Amino acid sequence: MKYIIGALISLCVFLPLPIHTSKALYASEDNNASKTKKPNIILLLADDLGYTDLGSYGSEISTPVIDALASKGIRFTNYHTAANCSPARAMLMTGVNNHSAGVGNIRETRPDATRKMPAYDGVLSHRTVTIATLLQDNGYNTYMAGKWHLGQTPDKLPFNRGFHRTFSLGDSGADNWEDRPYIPLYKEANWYADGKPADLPDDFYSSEFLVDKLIEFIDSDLEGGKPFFGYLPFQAVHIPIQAPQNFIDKYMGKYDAGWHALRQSRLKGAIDQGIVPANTKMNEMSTTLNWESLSEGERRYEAKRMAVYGAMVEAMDHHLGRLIQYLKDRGEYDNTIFIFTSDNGTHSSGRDNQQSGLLTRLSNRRTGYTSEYNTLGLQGSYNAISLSFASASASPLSYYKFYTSEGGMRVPLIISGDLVKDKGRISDAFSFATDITPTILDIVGAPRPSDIYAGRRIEKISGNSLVPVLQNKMVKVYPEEQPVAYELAGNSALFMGDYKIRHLRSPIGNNEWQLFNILKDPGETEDLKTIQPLQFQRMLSAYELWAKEAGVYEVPESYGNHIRQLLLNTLVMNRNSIISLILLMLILLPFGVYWRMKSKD
Ligand SMILES: O=[N+]([O-])c1ccc(OS(=O)(=O)O)cc1
Repeated sequence: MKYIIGALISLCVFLPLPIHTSKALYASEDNNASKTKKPNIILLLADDLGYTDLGSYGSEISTPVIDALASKGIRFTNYHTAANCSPARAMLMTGVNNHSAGVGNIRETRPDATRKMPAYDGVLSHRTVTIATLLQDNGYNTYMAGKWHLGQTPDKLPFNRGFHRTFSLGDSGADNWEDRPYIPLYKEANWYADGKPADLPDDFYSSEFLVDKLIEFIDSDLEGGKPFFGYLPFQAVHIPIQAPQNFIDKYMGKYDAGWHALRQSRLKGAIDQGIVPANTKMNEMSTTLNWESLSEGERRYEAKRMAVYGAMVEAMDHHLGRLIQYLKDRGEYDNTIFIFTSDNGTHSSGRDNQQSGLLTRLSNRRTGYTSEYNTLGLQGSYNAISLSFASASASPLSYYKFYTSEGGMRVPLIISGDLVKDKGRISDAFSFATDITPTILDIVGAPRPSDIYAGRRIEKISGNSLVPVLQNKMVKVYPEEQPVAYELAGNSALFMGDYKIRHLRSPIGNNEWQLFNILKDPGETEDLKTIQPLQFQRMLSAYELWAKEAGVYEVPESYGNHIRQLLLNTLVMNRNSIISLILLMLILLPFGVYWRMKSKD
């Protein structure tokens, strides 16, 4: 009897308590309804933004809005992502490693032999569940405006992957001024509004329009009283690099001293900001040309291409400022957590001396773009920065996008808002793109999904929550021994503790594995492979095990590089190109026959 009375008393005491398996960090101690509302989450994603392209990471580019987020939050200096676009987006959206999420490479550059492999589908697998779906199921309104690039069949569009309202781009990129494709691979720019093909307005400029759209979505539903998740993947600073004239004017003359000078000033800026150690060394980049060897006209041209790049970053920051002001005006700012990052390192397909580049001229002939100096960055102009300036944008890191050197994989990450303790802090904890989804779940107090979600078997989230670091309760996100591996088209990396092994294919790398202490040596200048052979072997074994489990495809020598593969895939995927090729062969045939006959005579 006494046990029954005891059990009844316990029930009376404990029943009124809410049962939290994972308590929302924002649930307030008192019963004030407005304070118990879960926080809004805004995930801001720049495209191809380099490690030191923000003022708060050492840049000369003016980014006061993002820097203000940093001063009210935390800057991660050792955050890594995929070296390429959709693999990074797959990890960000799901917390699952990109191979397990079906995006071992982007669809546009995957080798032919991988087309039927589940790890290389190139679109987001239904074996994953997105953070948007998880938030929707936890009482959030979910909105997205920007580049998706994770699939374009109806079931793969963001509208059917957890977002209530969307304005999304299906392709790898698009023009920033009008409704047109940016490379011959695409017949048109594939924009969708709430899952249906959509047109762009006449006064379109990408950063301005996408911010307006997100504001429109948030504004439409605020009365619903639900918290919201807003995903804003900008087109800035993806190719074609384009910006309004008034922003370009501010950067004219800023890059006249060339890429060597910029690389040095970014290193100094990063050291001054506390982003990298004071004794950080830099590599000589094998793809960086001697600035002095350029003619005056070439230098003038390269400097302007980079000026447009700076302008495009600042324009993004400016329009982001309008979103922040809107949230302040609506009284939502204080209850919003902002996450700002980039999908991968600086883009690197722009060739030096582009003005006279045959490929650019051929491509421009197909697309109707011009790359004239006077109109660079404006409507109708195709612009990209050179490999040499790309290295400077990632400075003091090595190389850029597509490569598993730090310049391809290490980018800014800022998390800002009320829950960050000791604001303005910098963390050098290693962190990875798969950490963003579990961090958001942790912030809102939602559990991680189990291996079956909505009746489907799903891949396990592999990332860790950054919340203990945000709260200044822990300094590391990963235990010393936990490996994090990555591969893209034969360029690979594995991180463990303060160390990284990387494999870079030639001609950028030497086709061999190397070992670096990336905490002390972010520039990857000293290969420790022979000095610490045990550490190296341990990491290499961990990589080999992971690669087997993840279904990594070993690319053959013939893969060449992503640009060659993009051209090949353009020919395969674009029927018009094939017809053009056949026509060209038919035209050349009589000349060939004539030449053969003549050489026989
Ligand atoms: O030059 N390429 O090979 C290339 C250019 C852009 C691009 O877009 S991405 O953002 O999807 O990586 C992909 C490949």
